[in-house]
Amino acid sequence: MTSQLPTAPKPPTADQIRRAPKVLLHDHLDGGPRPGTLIELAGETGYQGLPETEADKLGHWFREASDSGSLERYLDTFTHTNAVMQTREALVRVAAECAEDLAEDGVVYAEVRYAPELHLAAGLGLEEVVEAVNEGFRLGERRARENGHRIRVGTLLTAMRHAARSLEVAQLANRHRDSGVVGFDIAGAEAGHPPTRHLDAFDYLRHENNHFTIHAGEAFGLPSIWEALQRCGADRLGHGVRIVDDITVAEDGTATLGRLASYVRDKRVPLELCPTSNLQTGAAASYAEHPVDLLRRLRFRVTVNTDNRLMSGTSVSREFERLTEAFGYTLDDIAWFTVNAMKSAFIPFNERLALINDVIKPGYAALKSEWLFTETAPTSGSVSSRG
Ligand SMILES: O=c1[nH]cnc2c1ncn2[C@H]1C[C@H](O)[C@@H](CO)O1
Ligand SMILES: [Zn+2]
Repeated sequence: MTSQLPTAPKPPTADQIRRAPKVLLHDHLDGGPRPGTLIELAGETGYQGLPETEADKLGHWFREASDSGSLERYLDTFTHTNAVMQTREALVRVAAECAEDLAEDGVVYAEVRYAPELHLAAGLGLEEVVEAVNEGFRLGERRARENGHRIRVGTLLTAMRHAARSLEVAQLANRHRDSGVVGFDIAGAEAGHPPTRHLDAFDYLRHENNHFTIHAGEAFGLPSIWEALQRCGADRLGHGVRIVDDITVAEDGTATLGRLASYVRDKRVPLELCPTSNLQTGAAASYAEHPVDLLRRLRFRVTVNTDNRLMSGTSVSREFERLTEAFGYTLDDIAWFTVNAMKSAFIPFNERLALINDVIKPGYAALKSEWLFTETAPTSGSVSSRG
């Protein structure tokens, strides 16, 4: 009887990556509308400011305009998406399409964030904004199901760090915690806007046993991460990529962690990494140089996210494709990132566990066993293992 040695797991194809169940924790609703939808909504609402009037060109414009290497200029592009997301109908539509697009990309669980305070310009109140977005997500989940996809979407309410509505938004998130809002976040330009300005919001949420993440360690380094964790009590770090500033790698590959990096790893603080977004805002120079792989090898609680699908022309699958090209990741690696993300979600523990055991693990097992059933599968007498 012949017996082959186990072969190295193969890199997954783009199609396998898309069909693999994935979890997304960091995605902005106003960073992901379809370009065609923006054009139609601009027509309906009379917004004249869109820089292009054809969908392909508009998508391209967003990617180019977001490539400047500066977070501040990157954030300027949101003026256009938020300009047309001011009515109930527009919010329902954008949220529904978001759920459908994520489901089509193989995402089974997502936490999508948005800042209610940015959607009040045409007269909606904060409550109405949340109700419209919730309605849109429920509609999108239903449509996805009709198309054979299963997805569950929770939202995070974001407060803008340069503004002064964080306590109000935190209270809003708490009121809606049993109707689709699973947590809170602060976003916006990091430099000059420390999260400690919003301590009352974080204290309130901790008092209520609620959950929050903070954009930190993206444009600004370790002090921002330290504040988010030790002064504010964040459950997760939005980006957090600059934690590598506290890690030294010697020539022989030995890594030494400083106190903060050790704390982040020891406490299993989830890092919501967003590789393409980091390339655009200057936090990393290329995929191959992105800290995601060092952090993965050091077994930080790393997750892979999109941040803004429109500005980055990306999807969760595309992020994994780029990382697979750069680091040779296998389906086992993608499953590891996915389980990390599911463990770090803000929904109850029993639901996270059920998604891991009943959806994610069986999904990867099914993908990994597909080679057994192809026409060219080896017959008896050879033993091989594939990824
Ligand atoms: O990566 C980001 N860093 C900081 N702020 C961001 C990022 N992506 C989006 N935002 C801002 C712009 C949006 O209007 C706001 C709410 O989604 O959050
Ligand atoms: Zn973000």
